[in-house]
Parts: sequence; C-alpha cells; structure tokens
Amino acid sequence: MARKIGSRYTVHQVIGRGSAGSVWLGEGPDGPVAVKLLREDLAADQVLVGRFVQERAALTGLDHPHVVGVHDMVVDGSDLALVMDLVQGSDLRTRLERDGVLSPLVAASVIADVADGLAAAHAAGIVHRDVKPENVLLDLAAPPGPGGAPRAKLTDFGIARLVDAPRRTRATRIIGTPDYLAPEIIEGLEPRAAVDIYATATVLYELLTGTTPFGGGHTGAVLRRHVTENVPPVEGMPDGLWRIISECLAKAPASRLRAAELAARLRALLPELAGVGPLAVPEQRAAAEEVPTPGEAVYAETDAFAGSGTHRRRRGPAVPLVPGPQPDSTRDTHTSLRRPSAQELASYAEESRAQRDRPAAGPHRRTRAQMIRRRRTLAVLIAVVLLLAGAAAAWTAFAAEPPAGASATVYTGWYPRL
Ligand SMILES: Nc1ncnc2c1ncn2[C@@H]1O[C@H](COP(=O)(O)OP(=O)(O)OP(=O)(O)O)[C@@H](O)[C@H]1O
Repeated sequence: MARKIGSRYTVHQVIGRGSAGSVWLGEGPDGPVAVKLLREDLAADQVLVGRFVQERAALTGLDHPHVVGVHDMVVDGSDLALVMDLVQGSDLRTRLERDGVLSPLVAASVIADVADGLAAAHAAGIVHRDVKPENVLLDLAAPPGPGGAPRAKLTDFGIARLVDAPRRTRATRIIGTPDYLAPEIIEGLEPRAAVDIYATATVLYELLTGTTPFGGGHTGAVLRRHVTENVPPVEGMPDGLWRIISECLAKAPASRLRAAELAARLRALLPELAGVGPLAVPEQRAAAEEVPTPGEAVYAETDAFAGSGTHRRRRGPAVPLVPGPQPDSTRDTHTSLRRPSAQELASYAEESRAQRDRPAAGPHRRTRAQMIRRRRTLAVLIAVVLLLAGAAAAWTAFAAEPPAGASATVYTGWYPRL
C-alpha cells in the first residue's frame, strides 16, 4: 500500500530489511528511488536525528558510480528516511549464498568496483566502517563487467557510526561486524581508511573461498584471531590475488594498500584471471558450523553475540544495532561489543600460539566431520579407560584385604596387602 514520506516521496512496497529498518521501493520527483525508513525507536531518538541532519551534507555529497548515492534525508513526524538510488539487483551476500564461491575474475572485478567507491569516499574524508557483503549491491541493470561480473555499488556509508553514536562509541565499545573488524579497532585505535581496506580484503577472501579468514566460532575467538593470527595461504588461490589479500590483511594499518591502489592492482590482474575456475574449498565451507570454544564468552555483551561467524550463518538471529525492539531482519549485522583489555588480548595471543603448536591448524579450520570424529574417538578412549579402571578396582577389591577396623563400605580403592 502506498505511503507518503515527507512531501516529495511515496513508498509502495518493502524490498529489503536490515537491523536499522526497512528499505522500500519508492517514487520521487525524479523517478524511482529506494527509501530506507529507520526503525521507529531510532527515528524517535532526538540525538540521533540531530546527527543525521548534521551529517546530511557528507551523506548526500558522495557521487560515484560505485557508491549508492543518498539523494535526500527526510525527517517527518515519526519518520526518518534516507532516499537513495534504486539499485536493481541483489546484495552480494545473497549472491554468495546462491553461488557458494565466485570465480576469481568475477570476485576481483566486484571488489575492484568496491575499492573504487571507497577511494572516492576516503578522498572525501569518509570512512565506511562496515564493509561487508550485505553492504555491496549488485546493479544488474548496468552492463556487466569482465567475465560477466555484475557492477557493484557500496552502500550504507557511515550509517553504522551514526546510528550507534553517540551512546555506544565509548572507548570500551567496538562498532562493526566481527568477521570484518580490523585489528586496530579491536585494540582501541581510531578507525581510519585502512579499516575499510582490511574489511574489503576479507570480503574478497570470502568471495573466493566461501568463508572469512578469521571467522567462525564465538565472537571472542574471532576478535582474537584478527589480532594474533596470520591467514594461512589457500591452496589454488591465484598468486596475484593472494599477494593483494595478504597485503591488505596486514596487521599494521600503514602496510595495507590504499583504496585506489587496491582497485588498480585488481584491475591489472583481471586479464590473467580470465578462465580460472572457482576454488574448490569444501573443508573451509563446513568450518562455519563449528561449535564455540568453551570459555570464550568474555566479549559477549548479550547472548545474541555468541557465535558471530557471519559466514554461512545468515539464518541466525539478527543482532540489534542499538537497544530496542528486535529488528525484523533474519540476518546477522554489525554489533557493539566490549573491547577486550590488553591483558585479555595477551592471554588470547598465548592461547593462539598454543593452538598453532597443535597439529590442527586451529579450531576454525576444523570441519564438523573432523570434530565429530574427534569426539567419537575421545568418547571411545574414555569408555576404555573407565572400563579398565573399573576392572582394576573390582579386582583389587576382591584380592586385597581391608585394613583392620576399616569398614567394608568405606573401603573403595586399592590398598596394599600388608
Ligand atoms: N538502494 C537500494 N536499492 C535496492 N535495494 C536496496 C537498496 N538498499 C538496500 N536494499 C535492499 O534492502 C536490503 C536491506 O538493506 P539494509 O541496508 O537495510 O540492511 P543490511 O545492510 O542488509 O543489514 P544491516 O543494515 O542490518 O547491516 C538489502 O539487502 C538490499 O537487498
């Protein structure tokens, strides 16, 4: 049913839902638009509305072919709406869920588009802070790129920061989606453009392999891996792509490529990626189903954050962006987390080293089948040990004589014959 938003826009039907509200197909004076209508509790927050108005110029000023443009912002009674370019297509998460992995050529082309969009934003002094497949829209109305790759547009610039601030950006809180968080954010540094590069490389890795490099298990484990672990090489990944990913996942922000460099390096690789088939990585895909490691609940602000691995977990409950009613989406989203203390990170580093020394490459590399096998072996071993112990106890109970004065009922174990 049609509904008026401000004096200039009419919305007709919901085309998507996120944690901050719903996205509607709408009509404006210049033609079709997408209208993101923020949740009522957010729209009623005067501080938040003030910040949106304040940042209006920055949000509406970004004009680039690989950025979803925000045309207008409407504050009207209980409605707070962002009027955007209407992108005819799906988001990258939906594509990834459909295809599992993308071919190196398509993945590199999509990420080159994203990096181009980021370069424009960074040049304007805007850090996205929540780059992830959900925030990349694929424009199926635009002529396709190399290898039939859909053209990509980055959306939701600065929205995470605006909606979360000012209540939840205290020094002890982290804003972002765990799998894509750069280590410096976890360690408490001010997020700069390099955090977007780290997240973009994470998305590229995910498009190629079906999982994020540090995701899987409990949120605390994910954050620890970002800070302490290096991503091991992936078999079959084209060398050029692997070098780019490794450089952009560098722990030191200054060592990462700039957005324009990333786009240029990826585009230069495209000719040699033509004809290279998608990677076969069945084992990693199953990793998302692993169970959390016990004792890793230290970071979780609410139970909803447990098991934040976003890869292949899209049907889990959505995590609310700010306190309030549950969002109507069924997807995970960005979260506000307690930042771990230096001591906690140090102890996780220690734990990580211990894990590395074990034969398995780490809990997030273990498949469900492997874990089930491990558990079965362990159960059989325990059963054998218990049986042997029981047999030994029974034998000694019959063979040994109780000490003088000892009651038979308290004599339960082996006792030396005197
Ligand atoms: N400009 C747009 N044009 C067309 N469809 C859009 C547009 N913006 C968003 N959508 C659709 O609406 C869905 C929800 O978008 P929204 O930005 O609200 O949430 P999200 O980014 O998926 O998740 P979250 O905001 O919780 O992180 C998207 O997945 C996409 O399918």
